[in-house]
Amino acid sequence: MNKEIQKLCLMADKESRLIVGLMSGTSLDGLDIALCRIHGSGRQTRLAVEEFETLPYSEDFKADVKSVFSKQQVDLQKLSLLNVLIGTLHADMILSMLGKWGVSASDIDCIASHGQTIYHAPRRLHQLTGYPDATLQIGDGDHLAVKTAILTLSDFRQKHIAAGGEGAPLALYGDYILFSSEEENRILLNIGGISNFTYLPGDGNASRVVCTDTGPGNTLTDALSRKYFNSPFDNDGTYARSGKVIPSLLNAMLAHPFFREDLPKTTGPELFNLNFVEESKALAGISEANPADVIATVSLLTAHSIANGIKEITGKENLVVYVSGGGCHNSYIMEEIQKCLPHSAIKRTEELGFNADAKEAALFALLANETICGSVIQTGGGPAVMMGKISLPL
Ligand SMILES: Nc1ncnc2c1ncn2[C@@H]1O[C@H](COP(=O)(O)OP(=O)(O)OP(=O)(O)O)[C@@H](O)[C@H]1O
Ligand SMILES: CC(=O)N[C@H]1[C@@H]2OC[C@@H](O2)[C@@H](O)[C@@H]1O[C@H](C)C(=O)O
Repeated sequence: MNKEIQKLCLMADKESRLIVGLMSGTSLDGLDIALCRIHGSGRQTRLAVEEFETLPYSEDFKADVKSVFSKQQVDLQKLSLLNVLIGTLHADMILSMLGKWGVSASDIDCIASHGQTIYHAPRRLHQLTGYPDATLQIGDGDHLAVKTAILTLSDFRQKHIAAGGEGAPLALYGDYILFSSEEENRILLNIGGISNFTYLPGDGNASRVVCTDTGPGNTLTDALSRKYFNSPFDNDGTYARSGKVIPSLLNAMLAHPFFREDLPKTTGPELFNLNFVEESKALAGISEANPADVIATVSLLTAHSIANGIKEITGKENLVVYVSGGGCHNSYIMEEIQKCLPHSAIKRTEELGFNADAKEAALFALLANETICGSVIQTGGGPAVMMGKISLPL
């Protein structure tokens, strides 16, 4: 028998597994690396993040990825090169973090790699008759496995689509397993480049669980901060706070058909980008606008679209909203969400004992653990599937 397959079988029987979860999100800020100790599987899973770090990408690397990211026309050679380059870069980043943490590669059971989303094309976006929902993540798992000598699971989203989903949000599975509660109705909200939430009803009825994207997180404020202030993001919402919301622009943005489509739904920077802002300005009859005012307005779009999505699913229920992702460091957006949801408590996932920045990387470690253990989670929120392709180191 292939020794690596044997190892995989033994891994499934272990009391606990040490898994490196990786997430490189739509913000392209860097690679999130979470070293997770996972006991059990399914509803019995216990996950502890033992180490976590975001390793920033170089400006050259970001520019390279941006040349093919969320664009309909790209240089195919560049795309092919990046598929390998991202795999080997992520492998190097893991090896350097393991060195820093004093953990040997041989102690790691497996790597769970999301890769880099290059294009997300649900039918609602491409609207091409006869074509399916589609999504593309690159940074092939074979390069991670060979370079690190660690068995690797990767490319989680294709199975979700094969089973009838849109390839996202996969947060559903981790949120349901780790954070379901019989004491309160919970929303697990992640504000990354794009925002998404999972609704976990306190009555424990899995068929009522919902997981959906809501629209932009920080992707528009990041793009505007870069364009007008040469800054990678709006630190703590400082630019937004210095501006004045433009109501006609906010209404024009909220009038986009995406916000009227039924939940659950998914989206990406393919829709929410600077063109979207310019088109919305034109619709509102605005030719010139103060950059800080535009940032204040798109920050409110983030808050309103999140709150509208939550209200659509939960009606008048009492809720506790636990926020993760980089957007929880933007107090302007956090305060605006609270204003829209005055009867809900808005907290960070730290109050559940979970590092808000590490949640998505840990999610992929959990998904790999589920696949290895053969556990299939049934909820009303998405297909019941085991995800991830297996790359052997040899
Ligand atoms: N101090 C801060 N103040 C305001 N915003 C911040 C701060 N720190 C991080 N952010 C925001 O968080 C973003 C990164 O968030 P995160 O890493 O969760 O996104 P991502 O995982 O790339 O996106 P997605 O989840 O959509 O794939 C940054 O681009 C920035 O907009
Ligand atoms: C296609 C893709 O990469 N989608 C991301 C993106 O970033 C946030 C939101 O849009 C979410 O749906 C998803 O990531 C998280 C990890 C998810 O699948 O839950």
